[in-house]
Amino acid sequence: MKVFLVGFMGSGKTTIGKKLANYLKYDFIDLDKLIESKVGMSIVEYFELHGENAFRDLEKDVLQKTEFPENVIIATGGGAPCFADNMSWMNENGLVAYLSLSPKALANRLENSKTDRPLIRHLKGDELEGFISTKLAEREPFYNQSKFVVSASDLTAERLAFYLNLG
Ligand SMILES: Nc1ncnc2c1ncn2[C@@H]1O[C@H](COP(=O)(O)OP(=O)(O)O)[C@@H](O)[C@H]1O
Ligand SMILES: O=C(O)C1=C[C@@H](OP(=O)(O)O)[C@@H](O)[C@H](O)C1
Ligand SMILES: [Mg+2]
Repeated sequence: MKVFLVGFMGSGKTTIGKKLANYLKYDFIDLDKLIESKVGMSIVEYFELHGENAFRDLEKDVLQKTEFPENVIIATGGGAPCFADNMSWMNENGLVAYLSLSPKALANRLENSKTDRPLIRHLKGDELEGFISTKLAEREPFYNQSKFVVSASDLTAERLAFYLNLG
C-alpha cells in the first residue's frame, strides 16, 4: 500500500507521516527531502536559483518516476497535487489522504517554521494568514480530490491509520 499525504504547508504531512510509517512499520519518504538529495541543495536554494516553474517540473518528475517501495507513506509538498496531473497520478497509484486545517491554525504553525519554505519565508505578521487563505482556496479543489479528507488538528498516527483502514 502506497499512502500519499497531501495538504497545505504546515498541515503536518511530514510530521504525522513519519509517525504513521513508524506505527504501521512502513517505509517513509518525504518528497521534498528526496528532491533535495537529488539536486544536492535545499528547496529554498533551488527556488532561488531556478524558480518555481523548474521546481514544479522536477517535483512532478520525482513523484512520478521514483520506484517507491511497496508499503510506504509518502509526505508530498503542499503544492504537489496542484500541478500537472499529479493528483490523478497519485489517485491511480495509491491511497491519497488530505490533512485539512484552517488558515488560522496553519498560520500559527507556520509562523515559526517559515524559513525553509520559499513561498512564505518573506511574509510578515498578518500577511501570512492572508496568503494562506487565498492560496488554500485555490488549492482545495485539488486537495479535495483525495480519497480521504482528515482533520489534521490533534491528529495521531493511530487515529489516521484507523481512518485509512490500515490500523
Ligand atoms: N499535530 C501537530 N500539532 C502541532 N504542531 C504541529 C503538528 N504537526 C506538525 N506541527 C508543526 O507544524 C510545522 C509544520 O509541520 P510539517 O510536518 O513540516 O508540515 P508539512 O510537511 O505539512 O508542511 C512544524 O513546525 C511542526 O512542528
Ligand atoms: O506548498 C508549496 O508549494 C510548497 C510546500 C513545501 O512542502 P511542505 O508542504 O512540506 O511545507 C515545499 O514543497 C515547497 O516549499 C513548496
Ligand atoms: Mg513537509
